[in-house]
Amino acid sequence: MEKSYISKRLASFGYAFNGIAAFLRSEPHARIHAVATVVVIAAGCWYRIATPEWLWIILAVALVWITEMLNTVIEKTMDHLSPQLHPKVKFIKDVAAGAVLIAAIAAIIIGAVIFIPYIF
Ligand SMILES: Nc1ncnc2c1ncn2[C@@H]1O[C@H](COP(=O)(O)OP(=O)(O)OP(=O)(O)O)[C@@H](O)[C@H]1O
Repeated sequence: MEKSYISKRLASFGYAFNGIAAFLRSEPHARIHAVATVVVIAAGCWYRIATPEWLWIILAVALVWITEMLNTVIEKTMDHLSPQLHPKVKFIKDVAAGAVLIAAIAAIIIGAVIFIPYIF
């Protein structure tokens, strides 16, 4: 009983990692985020940013990945359920894209506030 619970949880982790891998394989945006994430982590190491600054960077990076992944899920769901043009689909997709834009703007501001003092 206990073992089967643990193996089910491990399988769920596997599905989640599969989801991240599928997202990276299928979405060009995901690869851009991956490169940006590596660059930000490299810059953080290079400038030896402080622990609270790392926490803000982790939050900003996670926010962008999460919103982009949920936006992709919403886009794919709508394309599957309603492939034809519909004003409600446009509303749903545009609101989801707006969420990504808000996350990206917040991440840029956080990155600028942290790195500009180190750079200059
Ligand atoms: N089925 C649909 N019905 C109505 N409007 C749609 C539909 N599919 C997409 N649109 C709208 O058309 C515009 C472009 O959609 P598209 O999916 O190409 O956006 P995109 O963000 O450029 O896509 P991607 O993330 O794949 O690059 C958006 O305003 C979107 O809301």
